Amino acid sequence: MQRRHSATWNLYYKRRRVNLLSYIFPSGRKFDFTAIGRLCIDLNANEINRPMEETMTFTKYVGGSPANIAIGMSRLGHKTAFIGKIADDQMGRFIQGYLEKEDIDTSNVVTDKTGAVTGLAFTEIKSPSECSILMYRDNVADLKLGPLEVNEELIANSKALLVSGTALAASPSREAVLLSLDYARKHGTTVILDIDYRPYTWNSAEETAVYYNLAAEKSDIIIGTREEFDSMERFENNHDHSDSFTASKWFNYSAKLVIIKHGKEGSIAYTAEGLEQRAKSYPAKVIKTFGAGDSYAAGFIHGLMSGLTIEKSMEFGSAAACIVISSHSCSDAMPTVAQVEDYIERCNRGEIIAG
Ligand SMILES: Nc1ncnc2c1ncn2[C@@H]1O[C@H](COP(=O)(O)OP(=O)(O)O)[C@@H](O)[C@H]1O
Ligand SMILES: O=C(O)C[C@@H](O)[C@H](O)C(=O)COP(=O)(O)O
Repeated sequence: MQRRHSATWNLYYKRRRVNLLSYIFPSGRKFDFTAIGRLCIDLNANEINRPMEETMTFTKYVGGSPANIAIGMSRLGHKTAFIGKIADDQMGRFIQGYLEKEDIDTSNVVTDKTGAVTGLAFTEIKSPSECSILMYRDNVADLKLGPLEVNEELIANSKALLVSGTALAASPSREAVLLSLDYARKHGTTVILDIDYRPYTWNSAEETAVYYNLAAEKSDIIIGTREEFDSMERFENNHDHSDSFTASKWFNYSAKLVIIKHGKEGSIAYTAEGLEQRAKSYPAKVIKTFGAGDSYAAGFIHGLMSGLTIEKSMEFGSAAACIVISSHSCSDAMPTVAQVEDYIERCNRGEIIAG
């Protein structure tokens, strides 16, 4: 299979001729980061350490993995925009208002006119390590985003486009995402695929694997948990669930960087040039585990965009994840640079003990 790298990448590589220790994004763009995918509501259990059946009250937050990541990126100081669709109701307006308050450009956030509703995620916090999510995803507005509603100019004006894999689960959002990938490639915008596998909206394991593979082929950076990569490997023979096997496939396409997350065990990055980098997780006083992946992604991408090495970017992502899992919400708890740096320093001084 032939290797295809973007013009920006080839130029960078020719200039620097260094081991791939960092990643470069196109310069001179209005936006650092644009995300495409769902804008939803999280309803996080107030009474923690009990099952959903016994939970009586919840707190409302903006949610949806790509929304959380976009909020994280904006808090970390990046000029951020969002491409998505919201319901024409109070929840939709709450989401739009929150994004605007967080300084996220919503010019490509479209309001549905078909009576679709806002997706809800009720979270159950049985214990710090036993968390689950009950999703209400019937007739949701986010999956109604159509290809003609995606603004090519916004993608052309962004350094990076983050695609949430869940947006591939149904049409017309699936076509909107595939088109956004084509726009990104056309304009040399770095594509980051967060696999973000949520089984609820998919019809079958085969459908999931086919569409994830299609998107991953066009992505420069692919991020997912071991289990999420497993869901893409339905037609492969990776019986040992080998991370290096997983990563190596994507270097035959567009990928330069593949990150495989292993929860508390940390994460591992592979580069097209053969670098393998492991990152341990930091200690945390965990309230709930969801939100770890989204904050890790924001922290990691921030690191790359700030010129940190892959190793340092992973550390930054891991510390950002700790801050979010030690908090009640995901979006609202996304940290600033100062908060992450302070967390790393406190860990290094031994002031934070896991619990
Ligand atoms: N219990 C934990 N303690 C400390 N860090 C954690 C914990 N769980 C996750 N993390 C951090 O968050 C990152 C992403 O978490 P992970 O659970 O793999 O992703 P996701 O939330 O997408 O399933 C990990 O690589 C790790 O750095
Ligand atoms: O993605 C959703 O729709 C729900 C999220 O807002 C939720 O808080 C969550 O599950 C976070 O996901 P994670 O970071 O992959 O743990």
